Amino acid sequence: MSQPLPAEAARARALLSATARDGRRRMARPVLLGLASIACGLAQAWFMARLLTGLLGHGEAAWSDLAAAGALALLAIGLGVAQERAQADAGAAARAGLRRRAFARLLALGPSDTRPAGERATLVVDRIEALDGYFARWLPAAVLAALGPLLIALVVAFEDPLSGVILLAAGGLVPVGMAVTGIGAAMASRRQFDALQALSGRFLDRMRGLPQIVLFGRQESEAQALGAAAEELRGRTMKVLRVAFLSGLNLEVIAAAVLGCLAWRHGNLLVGGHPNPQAALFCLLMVPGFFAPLRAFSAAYHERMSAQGAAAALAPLLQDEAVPEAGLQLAEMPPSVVVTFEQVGLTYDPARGPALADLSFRVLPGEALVLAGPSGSGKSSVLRLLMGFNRPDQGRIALNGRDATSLKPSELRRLSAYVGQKAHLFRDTIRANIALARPEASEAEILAAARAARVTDFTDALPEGLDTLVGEGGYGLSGGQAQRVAMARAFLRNAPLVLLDEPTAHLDPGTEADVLESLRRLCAGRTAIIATHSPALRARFSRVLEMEGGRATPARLAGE
Ligand SMILES: Nc1ncnc2c1ncn2[C@@H]1O[C@H](COP(=O)(O)OP(=O)(O)OP(=O)(O)O)[C@@H](O)[C@H]1O
Repeated sequence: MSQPLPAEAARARALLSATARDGRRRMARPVLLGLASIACGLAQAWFMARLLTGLLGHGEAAWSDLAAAGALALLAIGLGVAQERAQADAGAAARAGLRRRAFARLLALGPSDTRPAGERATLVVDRIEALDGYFARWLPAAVLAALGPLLIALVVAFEDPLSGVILLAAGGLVPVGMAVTGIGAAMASRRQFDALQALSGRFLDRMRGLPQIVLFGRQESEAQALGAAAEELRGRTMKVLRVAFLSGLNLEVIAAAVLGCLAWRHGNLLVGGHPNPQAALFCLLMVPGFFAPLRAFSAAYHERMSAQGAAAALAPLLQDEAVPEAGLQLAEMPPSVVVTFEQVGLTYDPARGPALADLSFRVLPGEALVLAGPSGSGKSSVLRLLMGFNRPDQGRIALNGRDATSLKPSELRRLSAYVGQKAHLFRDTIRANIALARPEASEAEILAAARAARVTDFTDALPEGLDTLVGEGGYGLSGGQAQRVAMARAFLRNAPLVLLDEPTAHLDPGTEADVLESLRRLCAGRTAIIATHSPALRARFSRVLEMEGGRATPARLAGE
């Protein structure tokens, strides 16, 4: 991503405003605390001015003024801490809400989302993290930068109108200077984001393939490439800091000029004997307080730019979430399913031609259809259609005579149990990994599924049995054992349709024979569709549909 396009920028702004609206009560708290802190600062300056006037011999210096100024200073510190906390809470709540939505959306999209894994991780982690500053710092700072200086200038004008006018004029100049530096800040922070996304995407990708990198002795070159990406990020981060420093400098120049003007104004008056030295001191003391909200605003300015870049990346993911999943719900789970494909066609990418064309077959309950054929012939695509991850663009898929596309994709998935090439095991116990298929299943049902898939054959020998922890990606289990856990999930799911995608692809002949036995039991009495290259698997089931280029090869269709 480079600069967001106008449409993207509009979507990003809409996302930020909607999130701010949703959390407005939480976001109002830091603003109210900030205003209380400014009021406290005004009262403190008033007592300090009285005290200093007395010390300079223009009146009585009272201890009570010192005590009041000290108490107000303590109160201001307390309000400042409370404001920080309220800001952090507002940011955390906004991030948590967005992260929940983004995560739910990624889960809903499932495999139909073509974004690389690194990019999806960056969206949910880094992009949302980058929005923190917008809600926690930028929004309260923007409101306080408008209200705080105005309040101070009005109070100062009440004491000395010309001083109030000087402050108001300076306050008007600040946004002009910031707009100039802000354009640079926007560009710099967008570029920094691109570099961050590239680095984190690359890092995640390489970490996942670490064994391959070590195996091919590519550590050195990968380390250099990561180093170059990190260096690029460093350079761009420094640029963001330089621009932020420049906008801060801009503010300091204006503040120094205002202080000079007020010193000139009240110094002139002093020459002739100042009519109200307390008011003069009050005006001078309020200069730092006047610029404090503007300084906070300037410091938070780049947060807005970063947030717009992050929101532009997030908006496309979240924009469809409000659209409810189209389709009907199952009235009840049918005990059996007849699957019919009638001249089904599917094209992922028109430039590459159809992945499936004119594909017709029927599978009855208790039958297993083996889809065979060379790589890329469309076997997995058939399974993807039946899982609702894609919709056919030609022909009709019927389940028990009813159009499958009339069902919600999630309902379609409820009908099936799936075992893929390589089971993904999460970092948890074997029991929890099996229970994933049906979290509400009882202990007895989980145990029965583990037995049916012969998981207990190897867990019985482990000290912690089914409670043995397995690592990310199933570390600690062999390929065959992991596949058995996947089959146990399918048994536990107890769905009428079984979809298997090369379930024995990575197994040696001995292990494959074991797994095949469990598979046969899994398919018994159900409707099964099995995509495979394995001759052993083909030999187990009588109906084979030979595919090539997305079409059935009728001459070799057995059992039809
Ligand atoms: N998400 C996708 N986007 C674009 N093209 C795709 C996508 N998924 C698959 N294809 C293409 O569709 C065709 C069929 O792919 P599919 O995965 O169904 O084949 P397959 O027979 O299961 O292959 P394999 O045996 O290697 O798993 C291939 O040409 C593939 O490149």
